[in-house]
Formats: sequence, C-alpha cells, structure tokens
Amino acid sequence: MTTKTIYFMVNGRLEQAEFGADCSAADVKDLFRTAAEAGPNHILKMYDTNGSVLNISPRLEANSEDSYYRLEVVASDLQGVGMPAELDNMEYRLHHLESKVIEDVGKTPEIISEMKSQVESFKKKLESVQHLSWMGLFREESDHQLSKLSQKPKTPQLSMEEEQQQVRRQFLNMSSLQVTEEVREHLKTPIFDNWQWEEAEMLVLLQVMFTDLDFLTAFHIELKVLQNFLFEVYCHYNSIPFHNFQHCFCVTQMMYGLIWLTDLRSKLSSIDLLIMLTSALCHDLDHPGYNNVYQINAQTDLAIRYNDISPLENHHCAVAFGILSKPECNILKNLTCEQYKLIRGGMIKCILATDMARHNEILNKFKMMQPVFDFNNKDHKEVLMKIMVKVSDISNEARPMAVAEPWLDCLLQEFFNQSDTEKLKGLPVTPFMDRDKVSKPSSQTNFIRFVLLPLFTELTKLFPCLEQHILEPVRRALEHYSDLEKAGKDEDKTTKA
Ligand SMILES: Nc1nc2c(ncn2[C@@H]2O[C@@H]3COP(=O)(O)O[C@H]3[C@H]2O)c(=O)[nH]1
Ligand SMILES: [Zn+2]
Repeated sequence: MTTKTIYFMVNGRLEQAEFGADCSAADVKDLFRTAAEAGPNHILKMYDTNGSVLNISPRLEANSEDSYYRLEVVASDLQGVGMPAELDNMEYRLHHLESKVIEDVGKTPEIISEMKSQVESFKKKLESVQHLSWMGLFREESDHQLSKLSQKPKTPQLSMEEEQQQVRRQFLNMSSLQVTEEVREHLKTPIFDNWQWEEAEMLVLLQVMFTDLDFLTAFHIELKVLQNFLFEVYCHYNSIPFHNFQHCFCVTQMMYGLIWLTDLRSKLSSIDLLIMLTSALCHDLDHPGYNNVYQINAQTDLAIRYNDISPLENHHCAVAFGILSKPECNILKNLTCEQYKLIRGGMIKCILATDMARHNEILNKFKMMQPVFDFNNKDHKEVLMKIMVKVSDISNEARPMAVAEPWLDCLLQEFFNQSDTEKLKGLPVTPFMDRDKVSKPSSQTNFIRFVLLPLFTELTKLFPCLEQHILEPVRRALEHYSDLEKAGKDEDKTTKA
C-alpha cells in the first residue's frame, strides 16, 4: 500500500506524518492532534505555504520538507467535556505518555499512576466547587473569554422531571449568591461564551438580565414570580440539538448585549425593552426540531391549528402566554390593562417576526425607514424591535469562532434529522438541510452572504458602534468558511484530475 508524507510545522517543530490513502479521516485527524499535543476538545487548522486553509483529511496533498504546512491549535471546542483546557490537555498528554511507556516497558510506571491520580483528584475538586464560578475563580488571566467550566455530566438515572427539579433547586440556591461584576459586564457583550454555563447558572444569568435592566422595579415584578417564570420557560424548551434552552439563552443574552451596546435605554421605553427581552426568551418555546416547511408538508397538528400560517412562531407565542397565564409565573400581573395589552401585542409581533419566511418583508421595511429613522415614530420603533429580535435570533456567527462553531454542528444535526425524516416519509426534502447537499462551509458562506451581512449591515447603519461587535466577526467568519470551501473545492479538483 502506498503512503504519503506530510511535512508540517507545529509548536515551532518541523514534524512529518505518514498515512495511506485508505486511512480514515478520524485517524488522520488523530495523527495531527497527537503531533500538536492537542486535547480532544481543540480545533486544528492546517495552512499551506500561501497561508490558505487546508482540509485535514486523507486527501491532504503530500509535500516536501521545503514546502511544509503549518498546523495550529486555534481554539478550544467549548462543547467538550467541560474541564479547563489545560487540564484536558494534561490528561490527554499523560494518556499518550502512558501508552508509549507501556509499549517500551510493558507496564505503567508508578510516577505516571501518581500523576494520573493527581489530575483525577484535581478534576473532582473542580467539579465540586463549580458553583464558585460566580466569583470568577477560574478565569484565564490571559484570555478575555471566561474559561470553560465543568459541565457536569447529566445523571443518567434521573427522569426529565427529576432533572428539572434539580435544576430548579440549584437555580434557587445559586440565585442568592452575588454574581460578580465581571460576569455582569461580560454578559453585556457578544463575546460571552454560553458553553461554560450549566442550565441553573443560565437561569441565574437571565435573572440578572431582568434585574440589571431594572424591570423588577419598573414593573413591580416579585423576584419569586420572575424565578417561577424563568424556570417554566426553561421547562418548555425541548432537548433537541439546536432549538433548545441554550439557544434561548444565547438569543436573550445577545438581545441584552445589543440593548447595552446601542444604549437603547436612552432611546426606547422600559416597556419596549421588556417586550424585546421577553420575546427573545420565549421566541422558540416548545420547538419540535422540525421547521415550518415540514409542519406544513407533513400536515402536523400545529400546521392544522394555525392554518399553515407561521405555525411554529404562533405556537411559541401561545406557549409563552400559557406560562404567563399562571398567576405564580405572571411577571406582568402588576401592570395596568393598558400596559399588559401593549406588551402582549408587542411580544406577538416580535415573536411572529422570527419566521424567516418574512425576512425580506421586514428587512425591506426597515431599509425604507432607515434614512429618516425616528425613535419617536411608533411604526419605526415597531420595525426596529422586530429587527433586533431577528438579529439576536441568528447571531451565532457574531460570536467568537470557538463559541459559534459548535452551534453550527448543532444546527446541522437538527437539519439533517429533518431531511432524513422527510426522505423516510416521502416528503419534499428541504435542500439546505440535505446531508448529501450541504457542508459546514457551504451552509455558512451562503447564510452569511445572503442573510446575515445584509441584515447586520442595515442595523449597523442605525448604530455604527455595532460594526466592531457584530459585523466584523461575521465578516471574519465568512472569510474563514470561504477559505474552507475553496480548500474543499481545490481538493476535489485534485482528486478528480
Ligand atoms: N446556515 C445557517 N442557518 C442559520 C444559522 N443561524 C440560524 N440559521 C437559520 O435561521 C433560522 C432562523 O429561524 P429558525 O430558528 O426557524 O431556523 C434558523 C436556521 O434555519 C447559521 O449560523 N447558519
Ligand atoms: Zn431561534
């Protein structure tokens, strides 16, 4: 069998790797991962001599010592096992060292066993003091992102209800702790990393958003009622790959960040802000993981109930007001009828606006208003509020790559799940969800070019300060995925030639 040799520079060393054409993609990745001393949760990037990104795959072209590639560990995959990256790395390297020594000596030397047990006991300690994350104890000094903390593995024997009750207890226990100023400030930025927080912690952070925007005082919301409301919202998101509670958290956090970054508190009323934040929170309640097109084609109960008109968004909104109809969860109960009507009307409009079938209609309206935008004009304000919810809803790519990339995996998982079901049931297959037709780069380049950039550019015209916070990261993401797309195409050409 013929093998090829790849020369590459990693961590200042020139290394070489050899593999055969029949090697699996996973084996090739492992080979480079070992050379880069990267843990299983790191993302590797390979560049050619021109600095173009290459796909790390068995089809990687052989090179020579003079034309070596460059291998970089760019970021942690934050969806991983949840320990600080250094600890993951240490464990991984120890494991490798152990395998090598066993090959030579036949058994694990005592010193390695000792080191392994030290790492293990440190991991245990970290897990048990996780709740102290509120004091910012585990921040990586050199990094402006908060370090990822342990996401406790779910206890498998708990039923869903028991698990939810456990989250409720943790949430209520933690909500009495003081969230650090540092975390509060970080929460106001799009670089906030959602992957490091557990569900109960996210509930506390949502509570912080409501309190720090002064909603409790302005609308006479009792803390207990807010907590009940947030917990019910959490319970009404499904455990599906993308449209889950973590997505709800991200969208709400982005909305919160945008409110602060654009100083919307000085431009809109508290009622408008409450409408936007609560709409973000509720906008995907009880999402089943199959989109409107599927609902309509499969003639589901939702499509029948809502006559094929935005069935999902109508449902999300109805579930939200179902939760609010319980007195113990009704954060709007101390408002006047007039205020309640305004908020209900506003939320319905904002949540229904998240149906992407209406994307162009809403964006075009906003574009028309743009040159004469007036914060005191009711129609203008209404469209802006819809745009803000929409931007927050599809803002993953405005986050750091290490935060955004795992989201894309989740989205594609949900997409592929739908298209597989469509194929099984003989329904029309949604092309952008078809695993045979889309790849990560192709999905993102199209979405960024045709949806994100036009929308984000328009909002940035009204709030130029957003350029650096949402436009620039999205442009960088487009560059990254265009490079990957090109690398994939070049590889295909070489294979065919
Ligand atoms: N390709 C791609 N689609 C996205 C991304 N973020 C959101 N979307 C799509 O935008 C849609 C917004 O509404 P939905 O939540 O129904 O479903 C979402 C996805 O279909 C992304 O990062 N990439
Ligand atoms: Zn959403």
